[in-house]
Amino acid sequence: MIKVNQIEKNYGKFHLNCTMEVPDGCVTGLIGENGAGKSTVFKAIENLIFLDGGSIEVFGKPHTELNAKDREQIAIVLSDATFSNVYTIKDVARIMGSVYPDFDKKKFMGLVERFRLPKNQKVKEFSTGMKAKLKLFLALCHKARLLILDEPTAGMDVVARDEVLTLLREYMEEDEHRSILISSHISGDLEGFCDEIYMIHEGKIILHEDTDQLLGTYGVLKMTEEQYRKIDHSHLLRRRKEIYGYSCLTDEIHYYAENYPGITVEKGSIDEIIMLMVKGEAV
Ligand SMILES: Nc1ncnc2c1ncn2[C@@H]1O[C@H](COP(=O)(O)OP(=O)(O)OP(=O)(O)O)[C@@H](O)[C@H]1O
Repeated sequence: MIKVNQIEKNYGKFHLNCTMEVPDGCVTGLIGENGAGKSTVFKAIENLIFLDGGSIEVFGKPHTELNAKDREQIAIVLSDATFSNVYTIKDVARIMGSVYPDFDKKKFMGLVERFRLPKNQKVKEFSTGMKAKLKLFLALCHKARLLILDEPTAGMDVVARDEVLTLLREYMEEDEHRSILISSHISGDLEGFCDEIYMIHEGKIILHEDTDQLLGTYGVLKMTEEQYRKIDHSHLLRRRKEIYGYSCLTDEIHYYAENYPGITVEKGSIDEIIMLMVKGEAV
């Protein structure tokens, strides 16, 4: 659904150079620390910034050539988008219904009821989490087949994040050709939800993997310096010097568990994998 081919964007010392794909029927996650380049990738896809190089295709067309009908099929939630503060939810529903013919007002009000957002309170009085929910509900009520969500769970507590992820799962289950591109700095959200994960660091994609593979075969090995010298290095991705020797990131934990019973093999969480990818050195 989206193909990002070696796009480049330069902001002073920051250089984005990114290639990634959002397949049909998949939830694709983009994860990275603050300032890694996530929002810049999203803005590039949405054609909100000029590129210094590369190209982007959406629905098989250059992203600069999408027509109104194509655009109707895309719903976007940007992390820094805001509402006019004078409106209540009832006003928002009325305005969206009159401006966008495909806006599903009934579904929108159903979501407002289900997630207990106040209908008559001014949006400016909403908490950060409530505003985030409202933005997402609006995106879900456009009959779009591609959702682009930049940090949709930002500012939400655990319960609200879980509710939102349930809602997004329902969205995907309704039609097998829908896709979601989502970013979050809360790796746990992406871990349980995405089919594939891209990790971005200082403007570059440093890892792309199926989530099942990431959680199933990636892991952290802990060993002494002597064990490190003797083991096969061919499946080690990163290493980090520790007091006891080395911790190493591997994408083949079963190989090391079977062949090197003396070393400690731990299934890594996505946070640990990110930490070693970013802070560790190449082997
Ligand atoms: N309009 C701009 N002008 C100058 N620099 C920019 C601009 N937009 C982004 N940057 C820089 O590009 C880099 C990447 O920013 P970006 O917002 O894409 O990161 P991010 O991964 O989304 O971070 P966060 O998780 O904090 O939102 C940062 O160094 C940022 O300062």
